[in-house]
Amino acid sequence: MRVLVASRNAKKLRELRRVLDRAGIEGIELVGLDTVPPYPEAPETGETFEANAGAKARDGAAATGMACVADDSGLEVDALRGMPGVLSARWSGRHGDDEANTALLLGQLQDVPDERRGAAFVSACALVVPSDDGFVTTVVRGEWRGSIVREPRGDNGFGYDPVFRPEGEERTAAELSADEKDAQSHRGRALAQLVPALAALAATG
Ligand SMILES: O=P(O)(O)OP(=O)(O)OP(=O)(O)OC[C@H]1O[C@@H](n2cnc3c(O)ncnc32)[C@H](O)[C@@H]1O
Ligand SMILES: [Mg+2]
Repeated sequence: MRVLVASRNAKKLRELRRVLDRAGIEGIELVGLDTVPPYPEAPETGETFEANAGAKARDGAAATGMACVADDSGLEVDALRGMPGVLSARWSGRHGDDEANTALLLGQLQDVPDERRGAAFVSACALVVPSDDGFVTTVVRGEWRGSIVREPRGDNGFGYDPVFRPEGEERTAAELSADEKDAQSHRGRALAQLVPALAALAATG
């Protein structure tokens, strides 16, 4: 069975595929948006990661008739009362400008002392499966706690990875290998919870 992985962020898409591929769910072939005809996508205006992930996966399932997985994620910074949160991708006003988003965040936290620089990456992942009477939706959430460092470090990953130091690590998320990130990350933890639903889907043929 083919399952659509709906993300326009190439680096995030790579992570989604890597983690799902490694889970080794027999009978599921993951395909990207580049293999299906373009369809209108609702803007990500939800108040929660869960709402946005559900909307992205529902759009994909409705447009293609395929089961669809999507992620909505972001960084919640304690000293900013949980922001940028669902606005993480466009915090500086330019969607997906990782450098500008990160620079703005570091500026905002300039005077925040080390002991109050806590933050968490959050990922909500949704699986939407078309059925005879609508859609069956499964939404899961993973979190990864850490803190915001003062200077970007590392070239791996994407987004805010160079300024996020996971709990128990001296390195930033951008200094971890792909395997190391997947084993701890918010996205890795969320997707691990989707595996049973995907396995059940695969079993339906
Ligand atoms: O919606 P899609 O097409 O999947 O791609 P996107 O980049 O717009 O993704 P989101 O709407 O979910 O926004 C998530 C943003 O949060 C940040 N983010 C999420 N996960 C991250 C991670 O693992 N490492 C670093 N930054 C991350 C990054 O800035 C992302 O652009
Ligand atoms: Mg987005």
